[in-house]
Amino acid sequence: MTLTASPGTTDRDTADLAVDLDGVVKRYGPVTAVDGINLQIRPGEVVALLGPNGAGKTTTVDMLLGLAQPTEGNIRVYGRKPHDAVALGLVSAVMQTGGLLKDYTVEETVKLTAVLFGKPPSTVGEALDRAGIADIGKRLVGKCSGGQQQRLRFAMALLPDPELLILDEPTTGMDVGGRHDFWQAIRRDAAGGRTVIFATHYLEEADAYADRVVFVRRGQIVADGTASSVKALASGRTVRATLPGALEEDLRAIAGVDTAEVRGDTVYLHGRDTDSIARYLLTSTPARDLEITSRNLEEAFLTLTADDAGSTR
Ligand SMILES: Nc1ncnc2c1ncn2[C@@H]1O[C@H](COP(=O)(O)OP(=O)(O)OP(=O)(O)O)[C@@H](O)[C@H]1O
Repeated sequence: MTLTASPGTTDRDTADLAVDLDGVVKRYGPVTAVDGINLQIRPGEVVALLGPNGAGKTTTVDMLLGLAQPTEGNIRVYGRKPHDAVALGLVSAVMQTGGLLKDYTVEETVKLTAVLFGKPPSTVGEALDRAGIADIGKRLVGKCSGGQQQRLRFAMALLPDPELLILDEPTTGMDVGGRHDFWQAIRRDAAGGRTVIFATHYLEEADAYADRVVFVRRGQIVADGTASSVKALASGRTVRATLPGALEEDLRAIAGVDTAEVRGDTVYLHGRDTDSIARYLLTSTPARDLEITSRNLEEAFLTLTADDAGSTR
């Protein structure tokens, strides 16, 4: 069974891919950190990598950045080996920590980075603008909040104007407001067509900001699609309706219903094909006030990444 919900990518268009991981395996001695990942990402996609601790997200990111080599399989980033893509400035990363000097201002930090990477001074203002920190250019880095420091790292990563931006758990430790501002800046920038891949533990971030969500468990992809399609695939939907006098055993007998619950006059029917459940209720019973809802991404995540979850791909 496959839970892949994305439209997928055919062999024909692999030459135009931003990222192509083909049968990628990474072993560290007896540990298999990545266990046969196939993943194709098109230019302009914003993709979240989600998975529990130790799932293999950071290892995948490290391989995309050329910091680790696959034991088996092949990786291409804009048609090149990751190391070459990074050297050409096609790829930049925003990592979680490190790399900032507290006694410099925000603007000085970006200027210094531009000089180090041989970028013209004109790139500095644009990077500050795009990262949404032009107004705090004169602030000392040491006085910036965690969220502002992350947007500064984002500005630095933008200097080469990369085609692909990779973020490994970029908002860990930030408060809600900081996370919101950070993602607003990323989304605004991505609207211009930049490809973005981010690893996160925050399910709601994947739900809110990614076009596509890739769930990883034990080094393998267990689901891949839009947040809503993954939610639906992973956990089905629920039809709620008003149906006085209904019995759970009768409801469970309706085609497509996995579980049924009666609370007073309200019934909750859970299943994959909620359209046909709703059709049945409306045509064959006096049910009214129908409502169909998806479970949230957190529940889908728990279902898909549970240790007893079956192999789905
Ligand atoms: N350099 C290494 N040497 C040995 N084992 C490693 C190394 N790097 C990662 N691993 C192991 O590979 C597995 C995947 O780790 P990885 O850091 O990629 O997971 P992750 O999904 O990023 O987890 P987290 O969310 O905790 O960051 C883990 O079992 C980890 O212990």
